[in-house]
Amino acid sequence: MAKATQYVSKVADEHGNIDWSDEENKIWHELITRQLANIKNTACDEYNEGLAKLNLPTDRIPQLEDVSKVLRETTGWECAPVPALIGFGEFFRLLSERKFPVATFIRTREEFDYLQEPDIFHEIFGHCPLLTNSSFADYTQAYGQMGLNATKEQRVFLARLYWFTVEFGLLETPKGLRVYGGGIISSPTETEYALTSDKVERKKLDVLDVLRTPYRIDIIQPIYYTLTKVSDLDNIRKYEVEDILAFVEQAKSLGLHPAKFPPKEEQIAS
Ligand SMILES: C[C@H](O)[C@H](O)[C@H]1CNc2nc(N)[nH]c(=O)c2N1
Ligand SMILES: N[C@@H](Cc1ccccc1)C(=O)O
Ligand SMILES: [Fe+2]
Repeated sequence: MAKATQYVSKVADEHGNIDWSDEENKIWHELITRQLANIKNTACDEYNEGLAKLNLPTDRIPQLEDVSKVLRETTGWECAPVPALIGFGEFFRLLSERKFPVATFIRTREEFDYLQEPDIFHEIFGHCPLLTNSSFADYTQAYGQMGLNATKEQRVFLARLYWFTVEFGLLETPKGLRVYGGGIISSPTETEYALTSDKVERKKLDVLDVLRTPYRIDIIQPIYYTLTKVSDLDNIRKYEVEDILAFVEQAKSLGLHPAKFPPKEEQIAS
């Protein structure tokens, strides 16, 4: 079962519009103002190019249709409103149809710097800019198709591939470490931590290695995997589904790497 959310998500009207309160719009304003300053030299060039195309409002939460319009024009993606974390089945199906799940609630001030589940700021500010990048967009759809063809058990392994690329991926670029993972970009705390902390491990991405690396969704990450540029994702996308599932079987027989965090069962949406 997906982690029970403590938030009450908003329902979109027939045009997909959501009536956000002044307080919710104010939280968006403060979050985006803060993060726009933070990501200047931390988010990768590909992300910043996408952010410019989206031209997100800073005074209010954008309506999903405003974001979908740009996504459709650039890579054929669109935003799909969802209440919060959704189950694997719906998640993979949406991605395979180039529909990105956008949770329709925003974090409270108490969780301003980091929250344990994806809110609308995470989904739109964190992920949507890179959905205008063709490598990232094609990879994310191929990932959805992989998941549709996987068993429940294989999906648990596949979740790690998403986690260490789309959610928490880093780039070792000629200009230094940069972020492309939406889970880092939407968190003021983790943006700083992922690039500067000497307590984290940063390893070159190897698919089999990633599939064996357990993670928790409710903590700052102890390990990040790196590529050199977003188009490196093409190399993963080029695997056939059966190749990736063969990696999953290999990971299963080799066993998981020891967890780098205190014991708590992995919170994977079912
Ligand atoms: C596969 C991925 O790591 C994760 O488990 C899924 C599950 N459900 C989700 N649901 C939402 N709304 N957003 C997400 O990013 C995810 N991620
Ligand atoms: N931790 C992210 C939100 C997030 C939670 C869980 C999974 C992915 C992203 C933030 O604070 O913005
Ligand atoms: Fe996310």
